[in-house]
Amino acid sequence: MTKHDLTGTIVAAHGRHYLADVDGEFLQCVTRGKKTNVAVGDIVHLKRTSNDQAVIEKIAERTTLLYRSDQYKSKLLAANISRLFIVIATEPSFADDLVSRALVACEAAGVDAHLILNKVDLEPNLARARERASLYTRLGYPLHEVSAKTHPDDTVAALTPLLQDQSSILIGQSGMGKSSIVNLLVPDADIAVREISEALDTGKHTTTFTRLYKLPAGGTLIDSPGFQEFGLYHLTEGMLERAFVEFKPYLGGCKYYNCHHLAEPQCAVLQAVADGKIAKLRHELYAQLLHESAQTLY
Ligand SMILES: Nc1nc2c(ncn2[C@@H]2O[C@H](COP(=O)(O)OP(=O)(O)OP(=O)(O)O)[C@@H](O)[C@H]2O)c(=O)[nH]1
Ligand SMILES: [Zn+2]
Repeated sequence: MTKHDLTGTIVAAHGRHYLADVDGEFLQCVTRGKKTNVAVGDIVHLKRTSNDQAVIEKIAERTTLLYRSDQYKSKLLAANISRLFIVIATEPSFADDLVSRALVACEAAGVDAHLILNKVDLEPNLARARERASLYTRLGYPLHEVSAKTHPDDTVAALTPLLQDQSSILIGQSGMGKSSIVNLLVPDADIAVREISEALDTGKHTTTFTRLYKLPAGGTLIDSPGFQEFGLYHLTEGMLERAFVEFKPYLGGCKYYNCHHLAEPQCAVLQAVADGKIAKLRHELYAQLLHESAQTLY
């Protein structure tokens, strides 16, 4: 280590521009060459190149890495997170496809997944939302009901213990109330975003980048911009079947050891779907993900 060597945490990423927090000081960072393999949450070793700039020399080994991909490219979502919260709401209606994809990504990455059902004050839709969310609670994923707008204090009280001592990420489709929740958990989020975007020099693109906040009660929280697609092209067939937690009791019970659980005779997974032990919706997504990851480029 020379006196120029520093260690920091990546707190924001915008294209190939990164911002590292080094003991409370923000440094603008770039990678060497054209590399874009840095994620928010990464611990990096830096070499300072000017007063507020540095080059990323090395990325420390990650405990976890979440990313999404299609056959063309992959996009790193966050590194070193221990827990992911998917925000859903009574309205607008949430997409099961995105919820399950996020859950599968968590299983594959070894990240703990929780659901937050927001806007429980909108009672006409509450029963339906609970019913739909029960698909996930029956699989063992915890669900936390909140109303960020009408019960802000209760929302903070419910979520704070779950965030303490964790490195968390909050994701959700547009309109679910993710920003409302972040603003409750990080009281000075707006100031932090302004500081970060100034330091990153992103101009007007202030809301489109992933950023990491330190929480007042301990722990860190990554806020990632709304997502509409969640490709999991990088997951192999073996990873996929294990990422559907409800398949576990049936794996190994199929007639063929290399069963794809799609149309094979005497498939234990298909039998469980027929018996109502595995939800059809989830098995359909499994088939869809298998199909997607089998797409090859020509
Ligand atoms: N009734 C009700 N409305 C809420 C609640 N939380 C948020 N909202 C409203 O829902 C809308 C969306 O909230 P945001 O926090 O902007 O949602 P977001 O998920 O960050 O959405 P994007 O900014 O589009 O990514 C806003 O009009 C909020 O006022 C809640 O608990 N109850
Ligand atoms: Zn099978």
